Amino acid sequence: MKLVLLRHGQSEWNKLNLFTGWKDVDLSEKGVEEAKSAGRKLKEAGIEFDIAYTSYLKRAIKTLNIALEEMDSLYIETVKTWRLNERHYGALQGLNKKETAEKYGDEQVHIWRRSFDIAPPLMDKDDENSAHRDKKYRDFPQDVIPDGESLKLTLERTLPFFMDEIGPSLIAGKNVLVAAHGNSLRSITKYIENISDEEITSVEIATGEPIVYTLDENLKIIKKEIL
Ligand SMILES: CC(=O)Oc1ccccc1S(=O)(=O)Nc1cc2c(c(O)c1O)C(=O)c1ccccc1C2=O
Repeated sequence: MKLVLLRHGQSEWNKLNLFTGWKDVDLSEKGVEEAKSAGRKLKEAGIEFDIAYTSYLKRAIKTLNIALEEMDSLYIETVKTWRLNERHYGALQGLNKKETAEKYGDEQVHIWRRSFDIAPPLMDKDDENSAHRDKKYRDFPQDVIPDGESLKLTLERTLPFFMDEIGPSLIAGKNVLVAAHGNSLRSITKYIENISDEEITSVEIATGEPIVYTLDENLKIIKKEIL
């Protein structure tokens, strides 16, 4: 069966090089085009999906819907989960490179860039952008919803969803499409390709380029191709 990973196209804040995290920004024009192009590639590859998974963030949801529309597959079951959200960048959300370096110093930024288990400064729970004040997450236990995540924490809250939901769908023989974000897709990639904690920080998943895994019943890779 097929597992296809698709990182959402460029967002309005990617264009400005701002830390985005859980900020629910829209796709840019370019991002919409990337999603259409990904959908066309998947259609040409002739993959028929049985189920799709995405995050609670519109840049991933719209990427999925645009791609499914290109494949004339908008009818398939789609599951949305916060566990596929991008890494939460805490108080860095909305900052650009200059502001980050000014506020925290180049040295600190340098440490953060390569860290696996260091979280950014946390966002205040009463910040207007806090997930605790966002209706999307109102039904979740408030101690589960993050205010800032290390890469390790992101991987640790995404992987259980893969184990409990996506894996069983694959083992049931379904073709699965996951439209999500750089760090949440790293979690799946890390598991499927058995990548170490050190190496995963340098794995970059390109936007809008479907990664197609053909897996056996033990979720072992038979073939991997990037469309
Ligand atoms: C390419 C680029 O301009 O990245 C930005 C964007 C916004 C702020 C800082 C930068 S940067 O040039 O310092 N590079 C840059 C900076 C950072 C990161 C990163 O992956 C990165 O590429 C992180 O993962 C990261 C993770 C957690 C806290 C801080 C950072 C961080 O400060």
